[in-house]
Amino acid sequence: MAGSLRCDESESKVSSLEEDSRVNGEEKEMAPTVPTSMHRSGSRPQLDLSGAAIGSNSEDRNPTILLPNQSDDISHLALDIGGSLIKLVYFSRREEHSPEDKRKRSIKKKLGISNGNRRSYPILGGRLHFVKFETRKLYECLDFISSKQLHRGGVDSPSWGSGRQSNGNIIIKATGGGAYKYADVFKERLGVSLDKEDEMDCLVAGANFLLKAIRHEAFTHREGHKEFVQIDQNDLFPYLLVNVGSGVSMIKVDGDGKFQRVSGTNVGGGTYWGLGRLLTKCTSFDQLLELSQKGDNSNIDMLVGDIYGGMDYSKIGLSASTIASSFGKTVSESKELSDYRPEDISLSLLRMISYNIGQISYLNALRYGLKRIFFGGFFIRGHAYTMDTISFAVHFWSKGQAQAMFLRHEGFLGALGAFMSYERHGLDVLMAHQLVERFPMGAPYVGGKIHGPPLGDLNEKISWMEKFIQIGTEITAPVPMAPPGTTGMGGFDRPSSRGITLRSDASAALNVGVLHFVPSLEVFPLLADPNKYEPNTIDLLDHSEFEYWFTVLSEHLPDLVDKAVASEGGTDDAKRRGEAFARAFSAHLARLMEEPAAYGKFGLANLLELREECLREFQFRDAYITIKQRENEASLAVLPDLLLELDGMDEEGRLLTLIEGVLAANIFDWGSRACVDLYHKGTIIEIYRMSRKKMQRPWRVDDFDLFKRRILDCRNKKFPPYKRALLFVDNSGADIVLGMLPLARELLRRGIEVVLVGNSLPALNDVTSNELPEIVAEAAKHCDILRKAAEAGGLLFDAMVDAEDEFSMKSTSVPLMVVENGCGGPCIDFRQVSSELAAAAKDADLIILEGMGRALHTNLNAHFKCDALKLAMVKNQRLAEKLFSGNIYDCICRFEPIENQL
Ligand SMILES: CC(C)(COP(=O)(O)O)[C@@H](O)C(=O)NCCC(=O)O
Ligand SMILES: [Mn+2]
Repeated sequence: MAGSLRCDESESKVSSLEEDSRVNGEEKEMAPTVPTSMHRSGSRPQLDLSGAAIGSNSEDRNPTILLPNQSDDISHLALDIGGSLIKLVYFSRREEHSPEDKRKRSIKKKLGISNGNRRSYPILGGRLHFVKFETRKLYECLDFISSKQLHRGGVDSPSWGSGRQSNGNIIIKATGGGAYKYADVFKERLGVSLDKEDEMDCLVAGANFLLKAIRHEAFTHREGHKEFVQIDQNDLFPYLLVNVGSGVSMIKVDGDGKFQRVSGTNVGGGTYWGLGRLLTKCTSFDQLLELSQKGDNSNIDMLVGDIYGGMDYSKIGLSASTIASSFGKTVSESKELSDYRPEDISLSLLRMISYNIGQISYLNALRYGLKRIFFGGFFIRGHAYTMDTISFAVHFWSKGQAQAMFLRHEGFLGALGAFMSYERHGLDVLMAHQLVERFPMGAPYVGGKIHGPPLGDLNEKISWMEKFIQIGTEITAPVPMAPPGTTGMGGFDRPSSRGITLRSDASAALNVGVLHFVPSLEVFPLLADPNKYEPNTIDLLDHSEFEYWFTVLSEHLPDLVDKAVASEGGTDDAKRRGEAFARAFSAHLARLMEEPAAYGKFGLANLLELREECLREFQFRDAYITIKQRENEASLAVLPDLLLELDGMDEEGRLLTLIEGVLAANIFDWGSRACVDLYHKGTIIEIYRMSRKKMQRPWRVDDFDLFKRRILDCRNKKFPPYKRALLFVDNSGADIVLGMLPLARELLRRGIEVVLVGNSLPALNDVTSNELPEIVAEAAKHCDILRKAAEAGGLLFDAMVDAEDEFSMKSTSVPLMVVENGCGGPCIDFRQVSSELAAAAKDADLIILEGMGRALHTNLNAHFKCDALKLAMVKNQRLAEKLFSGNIYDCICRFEPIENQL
């Protein structure tokens, strides 16, 4: 009979594919390479594990794993060698050997998807890494390049235009003064020639790439608050790019490769640093900036109020606190330099220079009619207060008409531009929806000591993390960073506007992750307006929200680790990985708590997916696998009874029972604290029955009658029957078997094609697209409708071998299909879905979104080009109150016919 859901049941052992290792795993750097997926998915990066073998000494606790079919990364490198920092951008690509399984092949055939469109992307898929070194540590940088063989990348790939010249020389694209200064060192140490690219060309190419390809790359910064801005890439040009280095360049950018330096000023970062050093005796730029945090410029600057006896000069709109004259007070008093506080001097100087830059920039924008001004350069480099000051100036001078904007990858503009100058890499044609940013844990590099060679595998990564714990240092994510001069084991400085410690340059750059290029991702074609679409319902930038979810996820962590460790057989190695995962994920949470915008625009969906990615990073392939299997079995055992019961009902009663069934079975959610507590109280079937019994209508949102009419009264012209429904299924067990599959069966019975859309990768107890065919096949044993549809849809493996081709010849309509959604978390962002889902969507006229993750946390407010039914049980009290003024276990049945959506 039914399997019990009690947590204390021992988990059955799941065979562990390998111990603790990863061939192309981790490294000590700002943004390390981490193959985040070990599962076959057409949409996410993956490892080819076929033929995996334990290498060397099998007694070894952490033996090396050999992956003979996993080809090495092919890397391509570009550099920006500045006076204080060397910026590296390198691309790593892994050839995909994963054979397509039967389901994928048959789906592709049926949906008419070919691989042809991918050929236009020479890069295929891979990752872009961003790494920085201090220029004075050039040799560490060279060691890093050498140990990762980054300089050899072009050799295997002549199509990139990099690699060897005809005389056999290896060349690397580089920009910045150091490309000239250190050319000989590169030649001598690495045997490579630096191919110098013009700095300004690179700057513009880098900015154009970022603004076009990365969603929410730009942000405004006012009074310590970051706000990400979505720029329409069709409306990007012209814009003003202000590069604040030692001096300042103002560049009007009209398109790719089309730009003109229209102005500049000699009063820039060098002025601040130079004058500041003379006046304050500071020994570093960062120290000078740090001083300004504690300064009061009214001791130095002459303010309007000083002239007008504390009053505003309101006639011309100047408040008493406006600076009338920078350093103006120092002339009227008989004081020496030593009588002024260095903190005040630094702040006055910073304001003087930032305001001046802001003013000239705004005037130039005005002169050329430019709507947007982006600021970058070493003077900015993520310093909150500097950004605030420039923003203030632009706002002030434009009377609120213009806004200063900054770029998340700002420090890497030059290096990215140099990278873009390689020919035929294909990056320039990639779109925002094909990029996924990941934040794996890494190790200190810039500003810290390098402890041995770059981390080679997961074992090294975990050892490194354990070392942190030993010395009692908190791990910070994604890349722990040390303030210069320490041991390299330090934490982040606090990000702040004024008042708290300033972030060092190195830590400011940590806001960038690794960019994964996934050419097969697409925008969901049924989104009503992709530009207006915002997946997340809850804004985590609201600090009280983040605090709440921080607590929820932190409290869930011990249980998750238990499940994850058990899923890998509970071995010592699994326990060690489990601990490392918990540390890493806690570090992410802490990092985001400190700075909610640290990873860019980050909603609850991202946070929940980050948790799954973090599990994968520590090689937990499917933490809930045992639970999922057990619940599937228990549910399949009672399915025949349910189907019999349904078949005895009239149309109307059946439809209601089916929807009730979906809502009731959505209670099986291992991500909800309240639900997990419930599972101690009974077996899966007992809980399912209890949940069904409690289904009192009207539900909290109850559009059932509307949906019923649309389904049952479809014989008239106004509402022709649906042709194809996409069912975004949620959890394993009762949820899919007793909830969504019977609903699918009803639609099939009505002649509607059904596409079951499952996750590409595991997330909590969600059912994946890989698992669905087997579940359908089991269910089909008890039901003719499902069996016929599944056979025709090629889902019954035994029947499929021959039927597949036969069927595709005879019919263009496929009654039942399974496609993957392209996601690896419990929510769905419709801006990035798998190509097979996008293809299946083209003929769909009904979408059914099921579960809290897909229908409430995300997409509750999403509009589609077709009818949409959103079904979920709210399994969190706070969410129920916030979204529906309701209570935990309330049910949502929201039907949004297209005529109401457009
Ligand atoms: C992770 C989830 C969105 C999964 O819900 P589902 O989509 O399976 O209905 C949900 O379990 C959740 O929001 N959990 C955290 C909140 C809590 O524990 O109450
Ligand atoms: Mn779920």
